[in-house]
Amino acid sequence: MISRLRNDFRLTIITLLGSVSSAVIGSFMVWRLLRGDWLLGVFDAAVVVSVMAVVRMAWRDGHTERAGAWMAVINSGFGIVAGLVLGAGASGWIYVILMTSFYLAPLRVAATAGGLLLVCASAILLWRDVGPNHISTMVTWSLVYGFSLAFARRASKHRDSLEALASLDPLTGIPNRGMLEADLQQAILRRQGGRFGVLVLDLDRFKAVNDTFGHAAGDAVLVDLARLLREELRQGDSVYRFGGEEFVMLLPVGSEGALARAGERVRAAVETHLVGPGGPITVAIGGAMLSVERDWQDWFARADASLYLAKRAGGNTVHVADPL
Ligand SMILES: Nc1nc2c(ncn2[C@@H]2O[C@H](COP(=O)(O)OP(=O)(O)OP(=O)(O)O)[C@@H](O)[C@H]2O)c(=O)[nH]1
Repeated sequence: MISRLRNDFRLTIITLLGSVSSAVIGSFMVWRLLRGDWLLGVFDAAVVVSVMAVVRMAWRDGHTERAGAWMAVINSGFGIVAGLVLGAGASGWIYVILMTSFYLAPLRVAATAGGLLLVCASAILLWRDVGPNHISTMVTWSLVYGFSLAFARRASKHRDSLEALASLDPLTGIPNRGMLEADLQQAILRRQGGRFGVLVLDLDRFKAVNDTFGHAAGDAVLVDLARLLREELRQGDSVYRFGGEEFVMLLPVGSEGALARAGERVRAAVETHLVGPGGPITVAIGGAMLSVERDWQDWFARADASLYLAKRAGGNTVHVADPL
């Protein structure tokens, strides 16, 4: 439990905010119900039940993004009702909701729910009384909302660039080995929904390009190959740079024959269009359909063994492993 909290910031915020607000609002609920203040007592009970349901959702199915979005929307809704019922007495909670929405929910949901709360709560205050205290509360709400939005935007941009850095190959711009491993494992999990094949591509005699024309010329060939492979992708296909001059394609195909045909199409496209400083460059391709393997390494090893056979046959060849 502690490790889940440590590893998931959103779960921590949902749990902390959910339990603190439930404890505080729950105490008010008991006090109000004992005094016979039914309207506010029932409102407090509704807040506690909804918030605890979201906390449970986050812990049970692990979808903290969905639970966080729900909590931001519910909190904003209750913030508006609290403004209506309690007036300026609700302003402390409105600060908390405006700020925490951006920790809980995806940017667009948080901005919309928070914006709605800001507008409605401000309108309620103005409708009650246009005094200097209320104006100052509205201005400080707007500042908290504006700064939180700006900060969340920047954090989301940083997160996107970090994700790109972690998942894309810097030379060719296509997904890297880490993404490949995750997608292969995902294909193994989803195998009931359809069949998948993998092609491993290795440039022929690439060392000679580097040795004769230099590393920069070799790099340019790798970039051209990545672009060409991207152009060859069909619906549902993916391409990755596994490392060095080895590339991988993951294809939703139904049989060894279909995988071999796809490999042959790619081989022919490379032979026709990939031209290095010393002339045309070719690839050897090994393939394997996903069979009974539970780990991507076992599946990949069969494609790699096929690649070895394609290389031994002199390169510029496709070899697909026989069905298991
Ligand atoms: N320019 C460049 N070269 C790379 C990169 N990564 C690996 N290489 C080169 O790729 C070459 C691979 O050499 P080998 O494994 O002998 O393969 P090969 O020359 O293609 O021989 P075969 O595969 O047997 O046809 C080496 O010269 C590596 O330096 C890279 O990012 N940029």
